This record gives sequence, structure tokens and C-alpha cells, in this order.
Amino acid sequence: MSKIPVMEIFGPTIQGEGMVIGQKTMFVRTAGCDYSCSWCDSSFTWDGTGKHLITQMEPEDIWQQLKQLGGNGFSSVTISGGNPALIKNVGELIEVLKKNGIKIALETQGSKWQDWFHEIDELTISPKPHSSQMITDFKALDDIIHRLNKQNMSLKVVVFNDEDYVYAKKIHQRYSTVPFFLQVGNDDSSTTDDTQLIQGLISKYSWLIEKTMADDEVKNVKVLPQLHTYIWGNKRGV
Ligand SMILES: C[S@@+](CC[C@H](N)C(=O)[O-])C[C@H]1O[C@@H](n2cnc3c(N)ncnc32)[C@H](O)[C@@H]1O
Ligand SMILES: Nc1nc2[nH]cc(C(=O)O)c2c(=O)[nH]1
Ligand code: SF4
Ligand SMILES: [Mg+2]
Repeated sequence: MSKIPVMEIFGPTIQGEGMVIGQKTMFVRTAGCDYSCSWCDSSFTWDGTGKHLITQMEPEDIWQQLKQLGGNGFSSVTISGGNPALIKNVGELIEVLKKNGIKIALETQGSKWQDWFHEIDELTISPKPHSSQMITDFKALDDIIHRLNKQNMSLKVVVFNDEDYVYAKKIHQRYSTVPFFLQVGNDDSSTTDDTQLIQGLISKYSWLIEKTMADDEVKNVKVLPQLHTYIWGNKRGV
């Protein structure tokens, strides 16, 4: 029996981030992460606070739950976490989704490889800058980017400060042929005051845009917010 530790299944919603921002999609969020980013907006997947939410599910059961929630109204599923790349059995979920004609996106930080990466239609790799307090294993990241070769994927770096921006630029220069996204960091992912949150996020977005626009060395870049936070704030499951 191949089980997958599932934290939540939700949707339909819009993909709020990165290379397919705005795309109508369902989400499957797996439990567990090999990182512990200081500002992780999904820390309940790894810090124990969401332990009671973890369900060990067969790939076919995940598909049934997606159908139950989304009916006939979706053609895309995004797998996130935690780090879904820790879970070998996600490969079997991918098979089930493919068999049903679903386009698959996946979010991971680029610390671990899985052979099933080759089956992902839209793969987002999000290496972590200094503010996360994580250290990038560039050997692992080089290997992943190299193996993916011409596959449809992108790099997305979350930026909180100037030091993070320098890191992001280093990532872009190291993997210069890979589509590159900068994403605004949310430094208050627990507040329920949406008005204040969104105001703060817009001013950080404006800071990041201005910084990038003034930088002649960064040309082929897309600068994005987390769009879902503008609609739902920090709400979970959207
Ligand atoms: C929760 S992570 C799960 C997937 C994988 N562990 C990763 O980090 O790529 C999904 C995305 O959210 C981003 N993210 C996490 N916390 C964030 C925050 N506070 N502000 C902006 N983006 C954040 C991550 O960088 C990643 O791109
Ligand atoms: N709407 C929406 N878009 C997202 N894009 C990446 C997400 C994630 O947590 O991985 C996410 C999420 O949680 N919700
Ligand atoms: S790698 Fe992703 S899920 Fe893991 S702690 Fe960092 S942001 Fe959170
Ligand atoms: Mg999120």
C-alpha cells in the first residue's frame, strides 16, 4: 500500500504565485519538510501544530477527494507542502492525475531530487535566501537544475531584504536560462487584519519592483506578489 501524508486538499482556487499565477487549480498539500524557514507561511506542515490534520492517503483516495471537492470544474492540480519532494509515493499520485488528464504543478525548494520531477508540467523550484536562516546546498541544486534540463520549470526566490535580493540575483546568474521570478515576502503570515496586511504587502511589492527596475543587471525577470493574500489574507486552504 503506498500512502502519502496529506495535510490538506483544497480548491478550486487560483494559483497565487509564480509561473502560472492566476491559473484555476486544486491543491494537495503534503506534510513534512526538511527545512524550517524562519518565515514559512505553511509551518503547520512541519512544526507539529498541524499534526492532527495529517491523513495517510492512497493516491486513488486523494483523487476521489479532489473530485468530490472540485467536481468536473478543474483540469489542474498543484502539489505543495511542506516539501513534496521528500515523498517517493507522490510519483503514484502523479500517475493517477495523468491518467485522468490533469495538468500538474509542483512547488519545492530544490533540496531533494525525485525521478518523478520529469512528469511535472509546471515545476517551481524556490531556493531560500538568508532571511529564511536556511543554507542552500548548491551541489544538490545544481544537480536538480541540470537534470531537469529543458523541462518546463522556473526559479522563484522570496525576497524580504537587500541581502535576499543579492542572493536572488546570484541564483538568476547561476542558472541564467531558467525562467526567473522574484516574490514578495510576507513577514506577518499569522495576522487576521487583512487591511493592514495587504497595505504592508503592497508597499513591499512596490519596494521590490523599484529595486528590480533600477538594476541593469537583472533583465529577464518577473516580479510578483502572492496574489491569493490580496484576496484572502493569511487564510488557510485557499
Ligand atoms: C510553503 S512553500 C512549500 C513548497 C516548498 N517547501 C518551497 O518552499 O518551495 C510554497 C511557497 O511559498 C513560499 N513562501 C513560504 N513562506 C512565505 C512567506 N512568508 N512569504 C512569501 N512566500 C512564502 C515558498 O518560498 C514557496 O515558494
Ligand atoms: N492560492 C494559493 N496559491 C498558492 N501558491 C503556492 C501556494 C503554496 O502554499 O504552496 C499557494 C497557496 O497556498 N494558495
Ligand atoms: S522549504 Fe517551504 S515548506 Fe519548508 S519551511 Fe521553507 S517555505 Fe516552509
Ligand atoms: Mg502558501
